[in-house]
Amino acid sequence: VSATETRRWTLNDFDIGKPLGRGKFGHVYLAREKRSNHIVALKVLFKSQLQQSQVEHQLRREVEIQSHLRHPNILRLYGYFYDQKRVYLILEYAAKGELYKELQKCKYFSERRAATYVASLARALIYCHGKHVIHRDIKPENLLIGAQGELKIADFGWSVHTFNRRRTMCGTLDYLPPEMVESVEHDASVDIWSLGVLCYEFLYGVPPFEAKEHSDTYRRIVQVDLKFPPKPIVSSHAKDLISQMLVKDSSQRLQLHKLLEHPWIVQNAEPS
Ligand SMILES: COc1ccc(C(=O)Nc2ccccc2)cc1NC(=O)CCSc1ncnc(N)c1Br
Repeated sequence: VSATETRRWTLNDFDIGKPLGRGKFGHVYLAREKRSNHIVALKVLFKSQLQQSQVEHQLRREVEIQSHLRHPNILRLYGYFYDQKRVYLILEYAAKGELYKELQKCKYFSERRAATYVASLARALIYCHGKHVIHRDIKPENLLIGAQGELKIADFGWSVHTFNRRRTMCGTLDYLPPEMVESVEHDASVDIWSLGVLCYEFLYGVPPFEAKEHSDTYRRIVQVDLKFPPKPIVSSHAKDLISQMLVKDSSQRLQLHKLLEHPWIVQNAEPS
């Protein structure tokens, strides 16, 4: 039976292969479930580290959320098991690896590729919001590419989890919307903001509010200091869409289902 069956897994059920993700994901290995020959990604988390950063309950909640999510653009979490010192997550393997590496290699994407990615992420987010799950941590580092070139949201950050990681791991703040930077109430529209930041980065190769110092990034975000460089040349439809998503007042941001009807998406995204 495939890895999706809910049974008690142990390490002996898997042949472990090469390391996959970089350190930031924790240790992730290619693995094959012996009975089904199913290829998976096995993520190893140290209980000591989880305890240190008090994220055990978040991990449990995440596993719970994941077990109800099924979408082609959301990486599956098939199951988990643990031993004395470690927790193991059995994950879907994304055959074409990490999106951010692809973005670094290409510098920026074509409008067709960017629109196709943005449309698939919008559909995944619409699906999640329909299940009252918000806050997919959709920066490039958490996106993977499946065997058919499709995007997969690969990490289930949610506010505290994501925030801790950003604060403690001093990762990028670029993706935080004003309401999070100003730590006020936020809702599903945070995902629309982040998708707008992602769309900009797909087309220009850098996030819109990037700055040397965190304090400058903060300021640029809360002021929505959005500028479109002259190069690379980007269509006005694309700029229009981004401008409708990166709006300070979260109630005024373009709704996700409206995004799918935007001319730039309609004219550039590959049909799903
Ligand atoms: C559904 O995907 C996840 C779900 C949950 C968590 C997670 O750690 N949650 C978590 C950990 C600690 C505390 C609270 C939550 C992580 C992932 N995903 C990942 O870590 C991605 C691993 S890298 C990779 N994976 C597949 N194919 C590849 N080619 C690569 Br490279």
